[in-house]
Amino acid sequence: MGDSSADWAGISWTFLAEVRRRSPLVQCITNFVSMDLMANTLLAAGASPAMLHSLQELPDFTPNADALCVNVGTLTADWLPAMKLAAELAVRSGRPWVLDPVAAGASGFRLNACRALVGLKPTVIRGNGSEIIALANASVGSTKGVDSSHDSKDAVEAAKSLAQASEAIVAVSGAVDIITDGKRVVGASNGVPMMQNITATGCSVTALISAFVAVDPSRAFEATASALSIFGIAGEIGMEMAKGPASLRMHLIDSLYGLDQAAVLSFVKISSI
Ligand SMILES: Nc1ncnc2c1ncn2[C@@H]1O[C@H](COP(=O)(O)OP(=O)(O)O)[C@@H](O)[C@H]1O
Ligand SMILES: Cc1ncsc1CCOP(=O)(O)O
Ligand SMILES: [Mg+2]
Repeated sequence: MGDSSADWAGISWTFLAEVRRRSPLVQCITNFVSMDLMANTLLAAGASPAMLHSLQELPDFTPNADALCVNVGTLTADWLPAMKLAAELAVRSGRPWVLDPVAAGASGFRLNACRALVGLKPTVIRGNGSEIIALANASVGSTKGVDSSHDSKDAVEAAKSLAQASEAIVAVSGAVDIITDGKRVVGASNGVPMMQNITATGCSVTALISAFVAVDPSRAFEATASALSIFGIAGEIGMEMAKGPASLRMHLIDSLYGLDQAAVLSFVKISSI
């Protein structure tokens, strides 16, 4: 169970304020679809994104990044060695790293790659319901490509068992975002359904989790729940001005950039499950 007495609103604001104050450097090895929105999400939150994935420069660069985000969205065999080396370098340097197992159940190749990455000790794994179920059960199928065919609440047990097996914090996004360390489970219910109609919102919230974990790796559970809630709040405020997915994309980024303490303290919706 989660800690029902936690001051989640205060915790979430502290993480956002720390990201703005320290501007952590977040290395992203990500898919071609998400690079732009992910970098702009990190900048709007006050972090410093770098989309570097060349195997040759990882030994110089990765140990100096404050966090690493690895996303397998447009995976091919030639990208995998860089993802693995970057994860190893992050762990060796005591830096947190976060895995987004996009479409983990879409093929055996992708599932095996994701399982190998899980073995390299990610600090956090964030996926949608179908991705977390596929990873936890090591099963191909029951997915709709990069989109989920499961409600996040269908994946609570899968998330707990994946967290226990991997020793990572596991987050399942959806109408209610589920966050677990294998024992505690909390739900973050911010956000609007139209966020699903913008490609790379999932990838971008995973990058935001990386920035939040960067400023306090010892509180990865709290950082993950806070990042999901804050991104959802930016979506809620953005939706008040949006006419559809394209303008929501713009207003979400503007709202994340402009979020103030009063809005965070009144909008955060995180509670025990
Ligand atoms: N039905 C919903 N209501 C509110 N927010 C949602 C809903 N579905 C997804 N979100 C939010 O959209 C973002 C992307 O989540 P999701 O679509 O599950 O990821 P992915 O794009 O990886 O499948 C997350 O911040 C999540 O909280
Ligand atoms: C459409 C698409 N195809 C391969 S990666 C990708 C982006 C997926 O982004 P998200 O998981 O955030 O929806
Ligand atoms: Mg995704």
